Order: sequence, then structure tokens, then C-alpha cells
Amino acid sequence: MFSFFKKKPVQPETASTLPPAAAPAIAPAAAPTPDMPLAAPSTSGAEQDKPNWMARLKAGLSKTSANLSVLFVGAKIDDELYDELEAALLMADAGIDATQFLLDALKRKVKEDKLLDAAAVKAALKTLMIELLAPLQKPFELGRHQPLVMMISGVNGAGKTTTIGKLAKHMQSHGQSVLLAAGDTFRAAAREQLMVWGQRNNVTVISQESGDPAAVSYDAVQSAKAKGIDIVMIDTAGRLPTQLHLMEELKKVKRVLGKGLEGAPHETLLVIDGNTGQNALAQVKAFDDALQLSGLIITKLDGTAKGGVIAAIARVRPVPVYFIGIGERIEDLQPFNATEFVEALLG
Ligand SMILES: Nc1nc2c(ncn2[C@@H]2O[C@H](COP(=O)(O)OP(=O)(O)OP(=O)(O)O)[C@@H](O)[C@H]2O)c(=O)[nH]1
Repeated sequence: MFSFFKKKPVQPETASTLPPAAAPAIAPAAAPTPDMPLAAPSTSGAEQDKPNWMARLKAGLSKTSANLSVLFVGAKIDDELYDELEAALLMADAGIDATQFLLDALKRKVKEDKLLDAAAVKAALKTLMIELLAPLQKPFELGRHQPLVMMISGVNGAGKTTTIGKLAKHMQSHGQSVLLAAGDTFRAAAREQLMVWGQRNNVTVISQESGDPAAVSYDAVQSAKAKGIDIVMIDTAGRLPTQLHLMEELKKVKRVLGKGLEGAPHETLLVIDGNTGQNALAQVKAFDDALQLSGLIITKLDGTAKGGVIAAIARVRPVPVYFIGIGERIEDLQPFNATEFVEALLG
């Protein structure tokens, strides 16, 4: 049974479906303009989207799966097949470690279970991949804290702001009230994008024209506490892990959030662009070292040939993957499910 979020069962119902009211700390909202939507409106529910999602996931991953799925068609179980599998996994950006791990495990299984035909070997590979990716699967639980504070970081253009927009819509449809903090104090356009979107979608956005992203984040949490808001999402400016002063700034945001509310941020998330393959893995390592990530969101898995990077993440730095994105629409962001992912990859 598919569900977008998990709700904490014992939690009393605190969610408000009312749009949050304006507060003094809120910057004046810009007039809605048709440009730069964070996420297109959706009319369909998550449950209805499920069959669609599988088809789209499959289509999205088709470039990654192209070399993998054809391998087994009428193949003989010999060294040539293993060599081709190795090349296909490396080309999918699974990385040396995960590729070797899967190959060794597969060869062992073929021997132990005396597998003789290609279909059985493919099924064995599927099982091994699901086992490898399963530890990354973790439901996102709502209602654990009031407010639940999420800090969202990533390199420029990874899809942070768009993802925040999609998540906010999903959360609202689960009865959660949401407040956003425009922690990107560098780019006025980024701030405005969030403000416009917030106004259009009845989501309060805390913003400051310039200054300290930590201060904006702190204000956002205080405002959410005062108003009984369920979820605070802190958008941060894109940065490269090599920009050490900017990484220090992120650490400060995290520290200051903890001062504003004990235990915050409850989720320290990194958004990575699935198209960037092994580079995304390097980002996971660097941001995790700096911030101790609690989760990942992998965007742009549509049309990429590098979707195998998720196997590399599982082997090298297994930070949970809460959501994956395969397009611009709200329903194109869904919880990561290891079985679904492997099914879409290997068919
Ligand atoms: N195809 C595709 N595009 C996506 C996906 N997620 C986000 N995008 C697009 O990626 C682009 C960058 O997204 P943003 O949300 O602005 O990225 P950002 O990380 O906030 O960027 P900065 O503010 O510059 O750091 C936008 O054009 C999004 O529509 C996805 O899953 N698939």
C-alpha cells in the first residue's frame, strides 16, 4: 500500500489545514506572476498516481536501464555476460565499489543456486540490488515534532527550491500547515520565486532582503512556534562543497536552528541532481561530513543514464533517500522505494 508520508500514530492531531496567517516578520508578498512556478498544480491523489508513477519511473530510468536490461536477453551465463554487466553498471555510474560488490554476490549466487538460464540470473541480480538499496528506503514521518524543522541544502540548480514547493504541496494535502524560510539571502530572484509561490499556495514565507541566512532561519522557527505551524522548511542558497566559507555558513544555520528549538533541525536534507552521477556521490560525502545529513532527495532521475549512482550511495555513504524526482510536476516527486526502483531499472 502506497503512502507519501508516514504519520506518527500516537501523536495527537495538531495539524492545521488553515492557511497560516500573516506575521510581522513576513516580508511583503510579491504579486503573483506566471513565471517560475515551483511546481505545477496537481489534481490527482497519490494513490491514483501510483500506476502512472511506475510507468513514468520506468520511462525516466530508461537511459540508465538501457544497457542493463538487454544484457540478459538470450544470454549465456559466462564471463562475457559478467564483463558486459560490469560495463553496464559502471556506465550507469554505480561506481567501482557497488559494481564489484554486485558482481561478486551474483557470481556466488549463480554458483550456489546452480542457476543456468539468463532469466534466473536476472532475477537474482534484481534481488541483490533490492537488498543493496533497501537500507536507503525510509518513510518520511510527519507529526514527530511541532514544528518539524527541515533544513534543505545542495549545490546550485540541484532542484532545492522546486522540491520544497512540491513537498509543501504534498504536505498540505496531508493536512499539514507549512512555513518556508527563504534562506537564500544572496539571490533576490530566488527569494522572490519562493515568495510568489508562497502567496499563490497559501504558504507563509519568511524572508529578509539581505543578511544572515541563519537569522532568517531562526525567525522562521520562532514564527512557526508562535503560530502552531506543523512544518518549517529552510531553503538555503546553492553552494559547492569546495566553497568552505559557504559550508561554514550552513553549519551556522544548523547550529542556530538548534538554539531556536531544541533538536532542530529534525531533518538535514541534501538535494542532489541524479544527472550528475558520481559527482552527486562526492556531494553526499562532503555535505554529510559537514552537516551529518539525515536524508537525501534525488532529483532529475528522468532522462539520466546515471541513475546507478544510488547503488554507489548505498555502498559508500548510505544516507536514507526520502524522495526521488522524475520531472517538474508535483506528482513527479515520490518516496523512494527500493523494489520499485529496481523493478523500473531491470523490468
Ligand atoms: N527534469 C527535471 N527537472 C527538475 C526536477 N527537479 C527540479 N527540476 C528543475 O531543475 C531546475 C533547478 O531547480 P531549482 O529548484 O531552481 O534548483 P535550486 O537547487 O533551488 O537552484 P539554486 O537556487 O540556483 O541553488 C528547475 O528548472 C527545475 O524545474 C526533476 O526531477 N526533473
